[in-house]
Amino acid sequence: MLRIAVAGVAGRMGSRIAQLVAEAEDLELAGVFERPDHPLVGKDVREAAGGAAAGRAIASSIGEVLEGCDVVIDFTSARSSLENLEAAAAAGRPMVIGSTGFSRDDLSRAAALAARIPCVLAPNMSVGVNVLFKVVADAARLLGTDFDVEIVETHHRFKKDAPSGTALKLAQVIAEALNRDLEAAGVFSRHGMIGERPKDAIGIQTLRGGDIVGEHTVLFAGMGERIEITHRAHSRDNFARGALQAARWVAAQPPGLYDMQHVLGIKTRL
Ligand SMILES: NC(=O)C1=CN([C@@H]2O[C@H](COP(=O)(O)OP(=O)(O)OC[C@H]3O[C@@H](n4cnc5c(N)ncnc54)[C@H](O)[C@@H]3O)[C@@H](O)[C@H]2O)C=CC1
Ligand SMILES: O=C(O)C1=N[C@H](C(=O)O)C[C@H](O)C1
Repeated sequence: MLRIAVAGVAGRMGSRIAQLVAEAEDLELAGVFERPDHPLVGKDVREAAGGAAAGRAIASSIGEVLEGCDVVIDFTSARSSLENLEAAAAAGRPMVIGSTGFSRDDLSRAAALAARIPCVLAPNMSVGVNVLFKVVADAARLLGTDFDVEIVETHHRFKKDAPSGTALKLAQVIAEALNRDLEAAGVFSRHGMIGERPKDAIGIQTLRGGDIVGEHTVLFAGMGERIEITHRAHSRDNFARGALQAARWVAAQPPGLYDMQHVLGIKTRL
């Protein structure tokens, strides 16, 4: 049995992950924790994650669960995931991080910490989106500079970061495929007399509303034709199942910073 600790267990992702871990025959829900001021700290996890997970009290820090687990799964926020990664690296425990909103410096810090433990860090753990990363890079290369690239992401009203981590990664893989620098090419908002669209721009636009789980569209617009490629998540289960798959995989890896494409065998090099 692989023993799993779940961070942010009262959250949308953490609660579903805890439930699926508790239901899995090869996994044990070894620990759950929340931020120290969360009202459910000390309560049975059943109050956050339903019946299957019942029987464990929600701890108030990663330090309380590290010793009894083999892998930590963390979908909280960029800041707390980095803090938890520091603790996991010090204790020699592999980690799976699904949080988004990391800065470039945060990612460098994560890579340095992952020199001590294996860590999967990915903005989207669904199979479909990880295939999409490859498909859009191929499409961008084949279509070349005559097609304008625009990315639109749509999420629920509660999402805190923008654009989504997935939209940023889509923009990055397309920028790499087209030999563009995303820092210079990325256009994150438009308003007023903006003039003609720069040829090398990569637009990244954000919509927020209701309970939309997550949608990403990449538009390649040429003169006289266009291609639109859309991924729609129907529920959070694909992300959660991906996190469990990543946990099983990461437990057997040497130290290093991996992403979901490594887990799925889409990418082999670090
Ligand atoms: N990689 C992927 O496939 C996916 C990534 N995400 C990302 O996962 C993150 C969480 O998303 P949601 O579950 O929707 O958010 P949420 O707000 O529902 O849940 C986050 C939980 O983390 C807890 N938390 C905050 N600081 C903490 C700390 N220091 N220690 C322990 N727990 C802490 C919060 O109290 C909250 O319960 C976001 O960054 C989101 O973008 C979301 C869905 C899929
Ligand atoms: O916050 C969310 O909900 C999601 N976040 C991820 C992101 O920022 O890309 C992935 C998914 O689309 C849901």
